Amino acid sequence: MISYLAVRTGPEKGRQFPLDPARPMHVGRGASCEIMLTDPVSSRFHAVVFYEDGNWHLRDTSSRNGTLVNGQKAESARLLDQSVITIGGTEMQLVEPDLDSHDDSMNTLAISKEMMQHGSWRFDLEHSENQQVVAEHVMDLYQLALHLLTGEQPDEVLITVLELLKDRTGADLVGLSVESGGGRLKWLRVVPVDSKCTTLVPKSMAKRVIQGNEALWMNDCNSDDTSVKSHKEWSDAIYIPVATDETIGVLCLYRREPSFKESDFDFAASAGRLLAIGLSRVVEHSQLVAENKRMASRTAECDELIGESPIMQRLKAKIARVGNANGSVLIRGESGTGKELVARAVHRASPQVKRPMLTVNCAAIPRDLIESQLFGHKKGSFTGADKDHIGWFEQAHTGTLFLDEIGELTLEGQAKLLRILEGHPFLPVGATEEVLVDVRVIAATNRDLAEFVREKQFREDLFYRLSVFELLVPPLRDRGDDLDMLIDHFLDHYRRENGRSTLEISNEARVMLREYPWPGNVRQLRNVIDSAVVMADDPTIERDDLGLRDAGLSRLDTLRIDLWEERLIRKALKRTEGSIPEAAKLLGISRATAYRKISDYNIDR
Ligand SMILES: Nc1ncnc2c1ncn2[C@@H]1O[C@H](COP(=O)(O)OP(=O)(O)OP(=O)(O)O)[C@@H](O)[C@H]1O
Repeated sequence: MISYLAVRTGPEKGRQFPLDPARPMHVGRGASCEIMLTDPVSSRFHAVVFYEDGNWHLRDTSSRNGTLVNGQKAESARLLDQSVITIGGTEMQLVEPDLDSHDDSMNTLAISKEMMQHGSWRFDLEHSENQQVVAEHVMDLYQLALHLLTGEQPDEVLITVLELLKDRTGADLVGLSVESGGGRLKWLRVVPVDSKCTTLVPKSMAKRVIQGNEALWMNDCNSDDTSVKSHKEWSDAIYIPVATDETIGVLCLYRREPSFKESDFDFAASAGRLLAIGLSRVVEHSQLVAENKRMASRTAECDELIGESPIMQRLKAKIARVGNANGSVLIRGESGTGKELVARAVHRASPQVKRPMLTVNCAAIPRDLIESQLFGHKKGSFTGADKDHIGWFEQAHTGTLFLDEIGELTLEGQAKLLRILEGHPFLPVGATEEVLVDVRVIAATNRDLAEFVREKQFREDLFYRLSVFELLVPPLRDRGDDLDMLIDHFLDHYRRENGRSTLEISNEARVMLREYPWPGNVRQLRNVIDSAVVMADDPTIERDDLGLRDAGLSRLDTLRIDLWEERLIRKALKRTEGSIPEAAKLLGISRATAYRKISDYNIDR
């Protein structure tokens, strides 16, 4: 077993100094010190660490600035596992690997967590048994890195690494084990692929490699006590953690005959680090590709502007013309009519189609943040600006920016927007350098911007500039047969989404949908059908499933019967100019009942 001093802080942070029990190890700045520090507080010969009576000890060799052991000044001290030696700004920790008893007989070399994380261990060219081998390994790692950058499938990446390791280190078996619960590991892949691998990574090793993020090389070929060998089959074993933010597994290399070389160990540690990065990249990449495909098909489906009514045909023709032209576009229409969909259609018809379209809802951003969100800000330019923000205009450079609810833009924001539309550069909040962008602006509003201009809430020059191309999206009630088309479109969509492909809509329900005034336009229709598909019993959607009140009563402010009764009696009296017998007839009640209710409700005739 090899104990070592792991440097936790100071100029040598991340290094490890193996301790040799057979000789005293000198610590200091002197070139002949086995543990050579560059810490300026350290003396040339500062202290000595030595092994005696089964323990490690430290003796300060009359250093100028003294030595601390576990925070206490010490002339001499016995060192236990994890004891911390402090010399100036350098802290070193004694690591006596807590291997299982059977591992105690092995020769173990370790690369610590810090070194694995920072990749700061290096090929020791000076002491390398063969510099050419090292150079070949570096070339191999370079090729491997290129391969990992282009690999598409996790398995392909893994097999490449395992085979390369087997080939270059002369290992008889190389594999990746992953955690299978309870601290156990199971094989994910081994090469040679057809080998029957019965070897298990000892639990204590797994713990050290995974939790401690240490790379270990166990060489038990010289062990006298064969009964304590961990894997009787193998002479040498190398365990490398494969981890990025979280541990993926343990890379294992085994040899039947002695022995791996030090450069093999270094090579395996480097390859393990590359494998970790390569695997997480390829897994993330394949998830993104799948997600992107899913979203693209969804967006294409949702982006379709349904409607063939004459009014929609004229709109579509206009979109095609406006898309091709240069200049900003103003889209007007009631809420839920599909203004954003129209904006996307304009973008698709424009030369910027290959660039993204960014959407900003000006009403959703607090008024005092709109300017900085749109045009960007510098860190510290106002309270809460804790980092630089690249504004939406810069982010949309060479593409399209869709500004929904443009009427909500502050006057300062409007002034900046006008400058941009006129081709001038603008100044992000708190910046000293102006920014010039090339962005096509599509704005939308459901407000009467002309009215805003009259009320001086919206700049007239900006209004004219924006409305060079104006697209008016009609309300659903003016779209005639489009309603049926939209009903079928949404029905189809939500049936599929909810796996209710046989669900139909009754004639009565369809008539109710046709007669409804749709104040919330297409968005409201979509929502009604979405919930009806979920709520309806098989096999048809009925009127009650639509959750709509009768069209004429859609503006009911209360459902209390007594209040409605009173209102109806008043209405009847108004129509009959105060005649109770005639009002009773209209209401379908007896005269006596009418008199009683008029008195109950205290109605003046
Ligand atoms: N012609 C249409 N064909 C298909 N779906 C439509 C159509 N018009 C609107 N929709 C759908 O209706 C919903 C509302 O559309 P959108 O958000 O574009 O409306 P909007 O006018 O921008 O609303 P707001 O004024 O509230 O921002 C979306 O789900 C959209 O897909």
